[in-house]
Amino acid sequence: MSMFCWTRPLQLTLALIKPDALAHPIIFEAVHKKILENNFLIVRSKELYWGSTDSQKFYCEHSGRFFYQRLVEFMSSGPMQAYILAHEDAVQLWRSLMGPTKVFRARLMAPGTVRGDLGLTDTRNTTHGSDSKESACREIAFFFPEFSLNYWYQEQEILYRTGPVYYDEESLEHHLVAERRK
Ligand SMILES: Nc1nc2c(ncn2[C@@H]2O[C@H](COP(=O)(O)OP(=O)(O)OP(=O)(O)O)[C@@H](O)[C@H]2O)c(=O)[nH]1
Ligand SMILES: Nc1ncnc2c1ncn2[C@@H]1O[C@H](COP(=O)(O)OP(=O)(O)O)[C@@H](O)[C@H]1O
Ligand SMILES: [Mg+2]
Repeated sequence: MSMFCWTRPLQLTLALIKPDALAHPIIFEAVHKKILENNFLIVRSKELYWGSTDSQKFYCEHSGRFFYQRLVEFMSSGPMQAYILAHEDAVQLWRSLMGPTKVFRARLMAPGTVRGDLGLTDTRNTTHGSDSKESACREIAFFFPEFSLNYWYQEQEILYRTGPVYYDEESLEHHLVAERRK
């Protein structure tokens, strides 16, 4: 059972472990461990595959950029792990743990970050994280259409914040002790 001492309301963000990492279980485990070590609560976790249409839709803001085609192909090249993560500063903390977008810069300027340590190239940079609260709402709905943000913030946030919660190795998620299947 995990006890956290949160002093402020929890914020949600959408995180991905990209196909380059899932192709190597050791890398996937290293990133997943980093999420747990930094006291994120894993509210949802699932493995999924994208088709190129999903990729194009999600990254439409980058269409026309020189790397767009390789990004679309890469992101639909294999399984990914998608998470809804909760923390007091979920968006900003996950962004800082990931490091700069471009791996070559991350290696030089941000060793110890996920992308600096584990990224392969600027496109194959191991992880994604929402870049704002607004992006997090949009991206959570994209990956978890059944998840109700309003319901979670109104009814569940206080329960996850005050706990107790436990980490379920099978689902790779944190659950409320009170809701543990009898
Ligand atoms: N501005 C600009 N940068 C480019 C272009 N092509 C590649 N780069 C950058 O040059 C670096 C290496 O690019 P590439 O060698 O094409 O990428 P890669 O190493 O094959 O890896 P991927 O990005 O996964 O394809 C990366 O930082 C890219 O962002 C381009 O046409 N314009
Ligand atoms: N200069 C680049 N060269 C190659 N791939 C890039 C480049 N810039 C961005 N990408 C790819 O597009 C994804 C989305 O870009 P962006 O939203 O700017 O970064 P971030 O993922 O850090 O929010 C990046 O994670 C990376 O996979
Ligand atoms: Mg982005």
